Amino acid sequence: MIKLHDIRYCRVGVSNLEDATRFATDILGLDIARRDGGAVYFKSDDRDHTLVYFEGDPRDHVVAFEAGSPEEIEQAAAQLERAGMPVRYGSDAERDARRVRAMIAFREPSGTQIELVFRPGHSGRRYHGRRDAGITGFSHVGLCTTDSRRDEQFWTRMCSAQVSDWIGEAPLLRIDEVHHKIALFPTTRSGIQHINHQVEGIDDLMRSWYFLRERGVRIVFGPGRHPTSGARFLYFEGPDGLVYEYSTGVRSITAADVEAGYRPRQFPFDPTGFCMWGSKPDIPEFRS
Ligand SMILES: CC(C)c1ccc(C(=O)O)c(O)c1O
Ligand SMILES: [Fe+2]
Repeated sequence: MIKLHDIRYCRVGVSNLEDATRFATDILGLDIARRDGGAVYFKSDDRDHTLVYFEGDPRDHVVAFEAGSPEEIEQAAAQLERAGMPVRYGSDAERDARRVRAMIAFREPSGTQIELVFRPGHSGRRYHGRRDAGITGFSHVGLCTTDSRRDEQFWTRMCSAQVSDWIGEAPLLRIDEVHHKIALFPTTRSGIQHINHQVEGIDDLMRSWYFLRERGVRIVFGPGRHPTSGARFLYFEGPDGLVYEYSTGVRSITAADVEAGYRPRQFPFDPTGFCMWGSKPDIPEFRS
């Protein structure tokens, strides 16, 4: 079993690094941690960085999870190899760039590159965005799946994720007490579908809704409230069509909740399963 601790960072190829960097700082509200080797590293909380843009193929996406020890990384590599999934150990240059002590890379069954890292860097500098979006931290990813049952099995049987809820066939998966850190998103490609940052409150969401609309940013869903996590949300489009989500108030599922009888719930794959306020997603895959 591969024990997944929190997500540490996403790496995302962009077709125009300067335009994408302006989006990340002036629109999304992230802080630049550094520029290094043709990439820009962004902070959104006390992690060294949580998002990296590199000039390259916009379909090239990586999600990195933290492992508990170098031994856990080696055991994970052996387990993946046994399952026929090729694994690559990170080079010195890759580990330096990511500010991690050990790392492996592999592809999950739908094809997105996953990195498992040990001792990722923490920052001694407080995050403050150039724009006050109210961000409290990076939280989860929507990950594309070409076969949600197969991928649910990968994340829950080979890795330590647990299903918190389903919307249609798509599971929302937790790796700690937060309702989900991975939302599987049924589609025909691999990669990240959306990147979620938590914001402090509903006022931040609504301020961003006006802010983004005034600047012509395409809102693709919300403002609304997910019946699954209970979070209020807003989704909008970023560079190369990648979707970004702000949300606030995501519920926790604790060991005590599970002991008290929490079971994953089945929600319909229609607008009522996605939003309890009546907002409808302008996202082709969610049209039922
Ligand atoms: C629309 C997607 C897949 C989705 C659904 C539910 C939640 C939630 O309960 O918070 C999300 O964060 C999502 O991104
Ligand atoms: Fe989400």
